[in-house]
Amino acid sequence: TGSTQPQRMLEAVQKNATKGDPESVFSAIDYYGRHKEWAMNVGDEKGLILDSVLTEVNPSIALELGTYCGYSTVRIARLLSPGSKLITVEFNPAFAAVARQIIAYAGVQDKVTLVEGPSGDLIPKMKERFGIKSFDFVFLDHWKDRYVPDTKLLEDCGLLRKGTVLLADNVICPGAPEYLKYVRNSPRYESRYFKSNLEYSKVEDGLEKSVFLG
Ligand SMILES: O=C(NCCc1nnc(-c2ccc3[nH]cnc3c2)[nH]1)c1cc(-c2ccc(F)cc2)cc(O)c1O
Ligand SMILES: [Mg+2]
Repeated sequence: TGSTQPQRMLEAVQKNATKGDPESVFSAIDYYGRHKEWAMNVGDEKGLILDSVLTEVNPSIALELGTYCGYSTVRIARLLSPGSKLITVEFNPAFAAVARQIIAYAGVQDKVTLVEGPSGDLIPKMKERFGIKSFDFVFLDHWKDRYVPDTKLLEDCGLLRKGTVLLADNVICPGAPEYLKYVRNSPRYESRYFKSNLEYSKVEDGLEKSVFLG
């Protein structure tokens, strides 16, 4: 059954993963994305880079732009220390509905706040709505043409601090050329490219890690 891909993905999780076990949840999604139906999750290969950057940063408050079905939400939340929080922004209500169920199935719902709506509207409200001073870590994985405007918005809203780490997915495929130019040419960022592959494929893609210098 499951008429949409996110619904079929949720079914695969409910069928193949163990409730409360985040690792089994994102592994079931990887199996599905690799062997059943390609899906735009950050995936297992780039996921290992995400894991290593997260472990290094150990954020108390993290932001994810682009929840989709919650694959990276679960991947990030499982590595957060007790008391740490992840806010994830999703534009598409159908994606958000599935993501909530996948996040709950993984048992990480207490660490995650999923907010629905356009990132451009939600970012300026983050301080007042969630009592946030600034983010320690931001994962950009939403519409690629929103990476630059939303990064500028995070700066202008004072949501970045000296040392905040931005990690951007898909900087090669589908590509975020303006974003690469922005962070690589700005004196306010120290940027590094982690070469990898597009999820479940041999096409090159990679993650750009950019540290905000204040
Ligand atoms: O479009 C992508 N991801 C974005 C989904 C999303 N999920 N939520 C949003 C959102 C969330 C708040 C927003 N606020 C304003 N726009 C918003 C958009 N956007 C994406 C696409 C590909 C891809 C590669 C090769 C292909 F041949 C086709 C596709 C690979 C990836 O890893 C991706 O992440
Ligand atoms: Mg992506």
